[in-house]
Amino acid sequence: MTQYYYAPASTGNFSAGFDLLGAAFEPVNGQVLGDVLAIRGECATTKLSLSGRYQHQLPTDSTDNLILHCYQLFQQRVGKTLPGLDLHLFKELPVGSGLGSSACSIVVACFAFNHYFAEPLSKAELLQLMAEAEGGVSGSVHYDNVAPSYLGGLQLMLPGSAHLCRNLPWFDHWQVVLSYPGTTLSTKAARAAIPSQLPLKTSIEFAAGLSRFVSALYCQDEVDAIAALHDVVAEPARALLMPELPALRQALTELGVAHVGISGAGPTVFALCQSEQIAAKAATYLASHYEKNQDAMTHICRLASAGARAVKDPTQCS
Ligand SMILES: Nc1ncnc2c1ncn2[C@@H]1O[C@H](COP(=O)(O)OP(=O)(O)OP(=O)(O)O)[C@@H](O)[C@H]1O
Ligand SMILES: N[C@@H](CCO)C(=O)O
Repeated sequence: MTQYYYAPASTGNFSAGFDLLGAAFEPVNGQVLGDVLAIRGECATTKLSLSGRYQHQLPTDSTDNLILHCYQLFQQRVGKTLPGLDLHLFKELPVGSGLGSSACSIVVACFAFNHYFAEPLSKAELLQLMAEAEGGVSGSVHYDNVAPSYLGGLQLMLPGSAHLCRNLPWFDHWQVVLSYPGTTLSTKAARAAIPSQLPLKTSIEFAAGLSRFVSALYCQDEVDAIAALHDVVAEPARALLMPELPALRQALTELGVAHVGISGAGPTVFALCQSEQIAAKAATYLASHYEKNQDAMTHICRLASAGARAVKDPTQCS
């Protein structure tokens, strides 16, 4: 019997936490915004077929697909040669979008293999495997897409701690509009734009902003949490890659949006809204001013508190 697995889209950085904060999101209208992997059964040689809105953005040769790469990594990590699998990927996240597309495929694949083979890897081992696979694509290991896509929620990375990451509090009424213009930005290229060293002043501003945001979440101080959302690391360095951001921010702020930031490495932007009404206005604005082609999309989302999981049907994941 076919088994289906799903992992949600994610927004890395969430402005205040370059490489250290990431959130999983799902559309409030129940649409699927993430990848679904089907394991259709076992066969002599592992094979992968593709469908989904964004399958045309994937490498045409499926041996270059991260799903198959992850199966090799998974077998190496468990130390066994496993049976061939008949796999099908429903690719519903655009590639190079800032929505954690490669991370989403990596997460759904690693989660599915571990579940299918009766969990030979622990949660922490699986998360490390996912991060290493993501590092192979983006040029350096960062957990801020794989952790939320795997575990759900808003995750704070804890480098050096055995915990790896922790789920943070959130504000239940917050909605986030994600708008992808339909154009691509390579994560590797967007990471190359970030300076390798930060001045002391910027380092202190970064630490202050992230600490202020996290403490405001724990105290449920909404005003302070929103005020802390400043990206002092990635946004200044990526300004040339995201030239429309200042005008979008101004217009959306006038509509009542609490904060506008770059989702991951861009070009998707996220608009943090304190009510459904403002989110609806922001989505209408972004759909007409930021979408550029047929691949573009804009979704009103809530935090996806659950991450990767087995699902009954590839069209019903929320
Ligand atoms: N299943 C897959 N999903 C996404 N990308 C894949 C997949 N298989 C192979 N790739 C390749 O991995 C690379 C992903 O590039 P990149 O890291 O820039 O995108 P991304 O992870 O989608 O970005 P973002 O995290 O900003 O959404 C592309 O070269 C793409 O062709
Ligand atoms: N933290 C990563 C996320 C990539 O989606 C970056 O900004 O490069």
